[in-house]
Amino acid sequence: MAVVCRNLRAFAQKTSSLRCTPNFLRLYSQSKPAPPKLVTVDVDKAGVATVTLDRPPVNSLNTGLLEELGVAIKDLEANKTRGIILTSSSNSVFSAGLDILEMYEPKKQNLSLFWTTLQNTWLSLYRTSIPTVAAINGHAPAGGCLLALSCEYRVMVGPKFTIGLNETQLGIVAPQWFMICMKDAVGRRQAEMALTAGKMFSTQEALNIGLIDKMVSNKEEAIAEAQKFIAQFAKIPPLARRMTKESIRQEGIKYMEENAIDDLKAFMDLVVQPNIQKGLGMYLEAMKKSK
Ligand SMILES: CC/C=C\CC/C=C/CC(=O)SCCNC(=O)CCNC(=O)[C@H](O)C(C)(C)COP(=O)(O)OP(=O)(O)OC[C@H]1O[C@@H](n2cnc3c(N)ncnc32)[C@H](O)[C@@H]1OP(=O)(O)O
Repeated sequence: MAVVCRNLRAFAQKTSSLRCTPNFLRLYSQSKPAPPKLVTVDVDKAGVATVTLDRPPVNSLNTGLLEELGVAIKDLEANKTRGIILTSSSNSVFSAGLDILEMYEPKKQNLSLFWTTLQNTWLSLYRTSIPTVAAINGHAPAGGCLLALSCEYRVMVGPKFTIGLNETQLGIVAPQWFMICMKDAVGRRQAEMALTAGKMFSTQEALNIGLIDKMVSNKEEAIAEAQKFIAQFAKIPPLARRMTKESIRQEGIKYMEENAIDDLKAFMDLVVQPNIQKGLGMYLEAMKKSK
């Protein structure tokens, strides 16, 4: 604010009739257009919310998007929404995972905020009492796969898209809580094979190992299947459902509650390693060249 005020004062001095008064500041802030929303929420008549990731071109998860997603989940909880369907505004990418630009040549403070926001938003999604479904209408590598794994049910548009935790292919290690999510879905053996190889699965392969629950041919079908999954809970007493979900997800919830600070420190220490920075830089370069 001090910098804005200093700049405005300089501007006001140049234009003689303007002064950096509260009224002037109010007018200035009102004239600035609101930044575009990165997550949109649409609640249907049945009380089911479609939460759409909307950060073109690939919904890479930066601090802003993660923050908005976290707030959306909290708001939906407060409004007693009947279900959450998580999807993407893109026709080909559900989410490209963590925004590599948040991790490449970062400022320490920004990096810490980025990871803490990811931890908090993940925990909100993973443990919410609201039934959650990922309608995966495009590629879902790494953090994109994590978001889908955090939901209770996964419907994916196929056959041409891919999903998986590909971190080892980038020379990085998926944090323990990413691994817990993968184990939750496919079991320890399949998770070990998938994670060590950093395998990206075709939709059919993902269906075969239980990484997704259903394959459909377009987004509309994915949403319809998600609605069907959520509708079944109308007959289940909500308290019993909530306690069961909380209990069955105890390993991941407890892990984050007890290890958030250590996990942040491990991430911060790892990311700034010169070899990791070099790898991330090369990966960004390779993505540009592959166009
Ligand atoms: C050191 C860290 C330690 C621990 C953390 C561990 C956790 C990591 C989890 C992660 O999520 S890491 C991120 C992993 N993500 C990926 O490997 C996905 C990379 N992206 C892709 O494979 C493809 O982009 C796509 C299949 C998702 C989509 O392909 P396509 O539609 O052909 O788009 P482009 O590849 O042309 O990309 C368009 C544009 O977006 C940029 N971009 C893509 N992904 C990311 C990303 N994750 N972060 C930042 N930017 C990304 C890409 O460079 C292009 O940018 P331009 O400026 O060239 O337009």
